Amino acid sequence: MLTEATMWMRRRTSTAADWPVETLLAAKAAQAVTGPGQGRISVVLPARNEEETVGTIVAAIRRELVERAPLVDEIVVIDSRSTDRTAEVAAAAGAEVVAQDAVLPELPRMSGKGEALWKSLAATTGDLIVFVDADLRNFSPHFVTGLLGPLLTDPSVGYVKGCYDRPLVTGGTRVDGGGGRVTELVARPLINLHWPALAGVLQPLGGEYAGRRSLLERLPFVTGYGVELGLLLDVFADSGLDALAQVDLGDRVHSHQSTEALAAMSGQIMLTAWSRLQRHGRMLPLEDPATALAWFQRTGTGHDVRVNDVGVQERPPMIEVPGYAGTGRSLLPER
Ligand SMILES: O=c1ccn([C@@H]2O[C@H](COP(=O)(O)OP(=O)(O)O[C@H]3O[C@H](CO)[C@@H](O)[C@H](O)[C@H]3O)[C@@H](O)[C@H]2O)c(=O)[nH]1
Ligand SMILES: O=C(O)[C@H](O)COP(=O)(O)O
Repeated sequence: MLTEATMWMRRRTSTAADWPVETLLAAKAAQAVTGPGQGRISVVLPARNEEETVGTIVAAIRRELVERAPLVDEIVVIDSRSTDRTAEVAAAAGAEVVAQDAVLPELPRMSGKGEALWKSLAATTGDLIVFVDADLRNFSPHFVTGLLGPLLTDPSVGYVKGCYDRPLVTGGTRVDGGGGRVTELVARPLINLHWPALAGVLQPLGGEYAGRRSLLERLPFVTGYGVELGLLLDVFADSGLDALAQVDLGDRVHSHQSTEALAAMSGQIMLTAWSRLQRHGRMLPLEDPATALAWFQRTGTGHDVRVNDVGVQERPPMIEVPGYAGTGRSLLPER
């Protein structure tokens, strides 16, 4: 049976090979340039302690998509309170590096990947923004060109998610299909349960996606790891299924987090889903959800308990921030 989700998948899924850079350059040149960013394209890498990988990714984008083909207008690394050499390595490879806390410093401090991405709206100038995780181990420029394809060629598309095969790579051993554990065990079952129309989005949590500033600036951002699920559900509620497209980017290899860290991520994902069910009028809660995640560890005499707060915080739509004038330049104090 053809469901809404499978019909969307057939209509709105392409592969990176469908979008050669020459096609994108021509589409970029042919755009009616009306946005405040004058058709510019920004690539953003949120990075917390990614000195091992960030330089290779930035250098490849710079070489292939700035110097060889003038597709990307700026590469911005948001340094998310790294304690290693992420900022130096990224700058040496040719990125503009912006410290997360240097953007809108007058606001109360918040943490997490979503905070880095929200701040990036205030630190970039493009009308199209491509997000790429800085921990990818097999990055290639087709990640960026693939995500830009539908946005540059179809004005009805506002948001593009990457999809890929995700191996689990540990200690030199590769298990095909073993990666994306939170995606497969938490996020996709939740989406199938409550938002079946989105069941064809194969990597709802994937960190490689792109959107129009005119859409992103109207959406709230969850500050932690719920940011991808929050954006997906909010784009769907705001603009409908057909504003979404996905592009097959092949294979994605990244650094894996511990089971304990993924449990905290899962808690944030579930709380984000809960918040959208409530906000979008899909549920009437009788009480607030609990945000404490308990961990037990064996000791000599019994068990120790540790508690993580996995509650999610949010930033408002960037367009509501005083001083924001449609691009980030007006807000960034110094670069
Ligand atoms: O406080 C933070 C935490 C992470 N990051 C960066 O965000 C990216 C992804 O973070 P990571 O910790 O590697 O997440 P994953 O374990 O890979 O989690 C997956 O699932 C998350 C939940 O949806 C998504 O946010 C990720 O993009 C996706 O890869 C990396 O470049 C990090 O350096 C920050 O900038 N600030
Ligand atoms: O996206 C996910 O599901 C999490 O980041 C976990 O990914 P992993 O199983 O590949 O570490």
